[in-house]
Amino acid sequence: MSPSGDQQSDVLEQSDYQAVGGAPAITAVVGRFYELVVADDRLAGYFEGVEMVRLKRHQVALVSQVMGGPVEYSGRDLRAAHEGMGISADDFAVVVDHLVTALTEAGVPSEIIGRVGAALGGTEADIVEVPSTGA
Ligand code: HEM
Repeated sequence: MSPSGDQQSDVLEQSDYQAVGGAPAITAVVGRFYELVVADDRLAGYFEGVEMVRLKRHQVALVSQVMGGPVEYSGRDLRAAHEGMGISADDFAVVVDHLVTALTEAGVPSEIIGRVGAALGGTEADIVEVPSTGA
């Protein structure tokens, strides 16, 4: 097979993880994501006293895994990790919004953002304890 043929199939078959630039890119996105989260008055209180280095490491692993990277999330079960925090559906939507912003700022294609959003958005039932007020 010609080298150019191989290259083309690599492009066609690469994971979302590879497409966005792998570990360095995802680490940067997650760093920006938590910058947005802790700067948000609606959310900052939840993260007081949380060891952010460990949290970022786990979030990088989770995002990498859902993007098809060679990484396995080994943090706590998401329901256990968020239990008792009283996270509302509105808080959850705001957090997902910040992740979408961080991905968008990094130039990640909207199709990939859609897949990441769907995968992580699917964790809502495990994380949210207080239904939306509709406000
Ligand atoms: C897309 C939705 C979310 C995902 C994928 C997610 C994911 C995670 C992950 C992977 C961890 C680390 C668990 C561990 O250390 O073992 C974590 C911890 C945490 N999450 Fe979330 N989370 C989400 C939404 C939220 C929301 C909406 C809030 C609050 C408004 C929140 C607050 C926290 C806090 C405070 C911790 C640290 C817990 C601790 O270390 O004691 N998360 N989350």
